[in-house]
Amino acid sequence: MDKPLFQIENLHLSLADMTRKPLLGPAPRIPILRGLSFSIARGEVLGIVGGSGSGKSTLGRTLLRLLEPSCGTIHFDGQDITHLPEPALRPLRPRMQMIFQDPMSSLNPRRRIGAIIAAPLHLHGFSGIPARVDQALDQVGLPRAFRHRYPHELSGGQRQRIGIARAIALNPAFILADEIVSGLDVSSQAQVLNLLESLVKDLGLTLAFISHDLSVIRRLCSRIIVLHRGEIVENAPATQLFAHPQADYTRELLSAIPLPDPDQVWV
Ligand SMILES: Nc1ncnc2c1ncn2[C@@H]1O[C@H](COP(=O)(O)OP(=O)(O)OP(=O)(O)O)[C@@H](O)[C@H]1O
Repeated sequence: MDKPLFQIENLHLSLADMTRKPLLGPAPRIPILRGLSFSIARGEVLGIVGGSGSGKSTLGRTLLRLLEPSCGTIHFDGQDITHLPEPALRPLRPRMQMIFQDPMSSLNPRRRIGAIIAAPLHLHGFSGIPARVDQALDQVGLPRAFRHRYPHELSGGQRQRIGIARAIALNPAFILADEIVSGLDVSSQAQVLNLLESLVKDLGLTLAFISHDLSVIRRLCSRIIVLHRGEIVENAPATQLFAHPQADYTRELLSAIPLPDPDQVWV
């Protein structure tokens, strides 16, 4: 069997407590992630779920090495990236991409869509950029003429597609999607999720999908990890987790969120 794309062992991360007044001396460090071990298989769609403040976004940012772990290891595609300095991470950056929660704030309002999608391609020294931009727009189902538009001329769902186009134009192996459909209405949510699902299949992507919304996670993810106070309390195939949740906290999450019949919602 293929080695997993990500292998995480005993991952710890603490951050300085910014609420503490500087006069009181150096800020103490607060543990945010506490001993996480899991892997992400190639082609897998992993759901990361948990309540507010459970550490989902911090975990995502640590996987992408936007944050450096305090302890433990992260292997990406067989390479130990736990403490790689930025210059050594740079060639890996196009391969691990992120789609943000709020497309309006992650898209530069003063630049046209074509320039927005092209910017990371320039940064990473890609060639054939105009063709790549067109291809990315095709892949997310938007007209090529959109390259001349500005973000404010697009709907929320279309802006989220631009965020996806910008990520896939770099031909990544891995995409982290952090609460990317939270701000969208139900029908735009369904369209974006359908798009992601087909991109995962067509492009052989591996996806980690962070959400507090279990109905969204259920629709998309094959496996789910449940975070609570920076620890993994459950890691199970999606069908198993919904049918037989093992951890009390998972049961709490399941009972707190009304779960509509996905077959009825996502037609
Ligand atoms: N830069 C930081 N400095 C100190 N503490 C932080 C920092 N960033 C996050 N935290 C704390 O870490 C914890 C986890 O935050 P994180 O944003 O990862 O949670 P989350 O599960 O994504 O929450 P939400 O669903 O509300 O976005 C929270 O208690 C948060 O206050």
